[in-house]
This record gives sequence, C-alpha cells and structure tokens, in this order.
Amino acid sequence: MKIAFYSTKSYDREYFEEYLPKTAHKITYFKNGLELNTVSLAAGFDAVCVFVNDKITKALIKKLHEIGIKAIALRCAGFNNVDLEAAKEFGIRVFRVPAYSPEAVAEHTIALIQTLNRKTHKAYNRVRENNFSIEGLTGMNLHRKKVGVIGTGAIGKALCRILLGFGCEVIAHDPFENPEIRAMGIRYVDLQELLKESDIISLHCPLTPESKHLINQKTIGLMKKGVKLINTSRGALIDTKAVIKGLKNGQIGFLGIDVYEQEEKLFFKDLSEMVIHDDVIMRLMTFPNVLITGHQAFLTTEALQEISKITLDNLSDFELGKEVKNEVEFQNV
Ligand SMILES: NC(=O)c1ccc[n+]([C@@H]2O[C@H](COP(=O)([O-])OP(=O)(O)OC[C@H]3O[C@@H](n4cnc5c(N)ncnc54)[C@H](O)[C@@H]3O)[C@@H](O)[C@H]2O)c1
Repeated sequence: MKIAFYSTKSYDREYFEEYLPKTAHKITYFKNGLELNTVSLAAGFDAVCVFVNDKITKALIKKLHEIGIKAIALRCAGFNNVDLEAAKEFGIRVFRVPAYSPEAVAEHTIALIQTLNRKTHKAYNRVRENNFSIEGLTGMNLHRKKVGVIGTGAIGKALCRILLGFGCEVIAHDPFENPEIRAMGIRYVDLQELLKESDIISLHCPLTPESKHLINQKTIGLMKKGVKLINTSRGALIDTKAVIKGLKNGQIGFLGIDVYEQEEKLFFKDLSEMVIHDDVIMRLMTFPNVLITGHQAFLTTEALQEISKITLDNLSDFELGKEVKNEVEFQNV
C-alpha cells in the first residue's frame, strides 16, 4: 500500500524503516500533522498513518474519502481523536495498535511517581550546583502505601504487577473486572471507595464521553488530603483547572502527568523560542510538586519496534482482505 505518514518524528522514521522491508508497503513521510490544509498531500495514496494529536474530524474524513484514502492507520492505542461514526459513513477503515508495550507506559508511571516522591529532579539540579543539602527532599516509602489503579487493561495490569513488587497495597476500579487482577490479590472497589482510600491514584482508562473529567472538583473533594495523582492516559480525564485548585489548597500532594487536555497545541514541538499562550499549563508548571512530561510514556525501543510492526501488519492484513484484528469500529465504542 502507498502510505502517507503524517506527524513524522525521527524516531518514527527510524523504526518504520527498520520493519518496512518485511512488507510490501511504500511510505512517504510528512512532518505535517493531518489537517484540512495538509490532507491534499495524501492524494494518490491508499492509507494515512497518524498519531495521537492528529484530530481526524468528519470534515477531514470526507476529504480523505474524496481523494481515495481507504484506511486510517493509527500508530497508537487510543482512538478518541477519530470520528469513528464519520469513518463508517464514508467507508474508511480505522486500525490501531492496542497494546504495543504496556510495560513502557507502566514503567514511565513509576518514573513520575518516584521522581515526584523522592524529588530526584531537584536533587539532580542541586548537585550540579554543588549544593549537597538534602533539606526539603524527604519522600515516603512506597512500601505499604495504598495505590488506586483506575482502568485495569493492559497498562493498568502491568502497573499493578510493578506496584505489588514495591510492596504496595493495590486497589482497582474498572467496569470490566479482570480475573487476572483478582488472582494477583488485588481488590476491585467502586470509584468512590478508590478515591477515598488511595494514597496514590493512577489513571489507565481510555478517554470516552463517560470518562471525560473523571477527575473534577467533586471527585477531588472525595480524595484523601495530600493524595498523589498520576495521569499517563489521556489529558481530558482530568479537569485541569480543578486540579490546580486542589494543588493550591493542598488537597493534591503532587501531580505527575504525561498527557494534557490541550496538548495538541504544544506537545511534540520545540516551542523553546515561543511565547506559550496556554495559561493553564503555564500555571501548572509553576508548582514545585508538579511534573509534566510531553506524552513520552510510550517512548521505548521495544514499544517503537512493536508500533511499527503492528501498524504495518494491520495494513498488510487489510490489503490482503484478511480480518484485521486491530480494527476500531463505530459500533464497538
Ligand atoms: N502516555 C502514553 O504514551 C500512552 C501510551 C499508550 C496508551 N495510553 C493511554 O492509556 C490508556 C489505557 O491503555 P491500555 O492499553 O491499558 O488500554 P486497554 O483497552 O487495555 O484498557 C483500558 C481499561 O480501562 C477500562 N475502562 C474503560 N472505561 C473506564 C472507566 N470509566 N473507569 C475505569 N476503567 C475504565 C476498560 O474496561 C479497560 O479494562 C489508553 O486508552 C491510552 O489513552 C497512553
């Protein structure tokens, strides 16, 4: 298939080029994201390949259909950025990479928790300035802390395994309970109980109309004073303004995020010479107990190898008329 590859970064190209010779596909890489003013680049191609912040709206899907695009290959797990109803209407198939490396995201979650907890980011800067004082760097043991995991799919499960290794007591919430999680000795509880009991809460559910702003002023109010909050899932699971209030009044002890509701205007770009107009993220960045990474939880060698393989295999199966097991369909949502 001829694939128009949007939002290309050097690491995408490196790993897709590695797997490409094992397929019959041809890729043309574009740095641009897929939007109405770049969609014409895909004329003459069979499929587009896009990432998390390419917003695939109905208007865009109509244009893709008009220029003959048959498939949208998401090189990510989440698919909240695609209007699946419109894709169905215009007969464009949508594929994704459901679980390329759950460990990559779970391990980054631990990196966020432990950086904020043990303040290694501050220690790094201090020591570089010959400041060997450890005042103000006190953390807590993870051992015996209660961690609430919201969403126990592939990533949530990988995180549960790691947390048990630290000696944490893990509780979980998911509308679909997984017997494997229970077999690990983890208790499923309702959302309220998880919010009330957890010392640390980590989000691993997809963004859907139901889960949007799952963390809001009301749910933050139910949490323990000083709760530690981590989101490596999707930005809009959190009402950021409510979280800022919680950080200001000490209800939230620390916040680690790899995703942000308005991230598509910021993330994956070098804006170091620009004035940032998003006052919400700028406020977040002023807190000493907030750590933001720019949607890099997936970024490991192993994950990138899997992403390129599964994305291209999805398109191979589609081209050969086989069932594509990683298809996302409107009625399944
Ligand atoms: N930061 C990153 O780099 C990165 C990378 C990959 C995935 N993600 C995000 O992580 C999310 C989880 O990925 P996954 O592979 O574990 O997905 P998954 O589909 O394997 O698991 C998601 C789980 O969430 C549960 N769920 C759905 N709605 C829920 C709700 N309202 N409350 C609690 N649980 C709910 C589902 O039942 C399922 O068990 C993805 O949706 C994606 O948004 C982020």
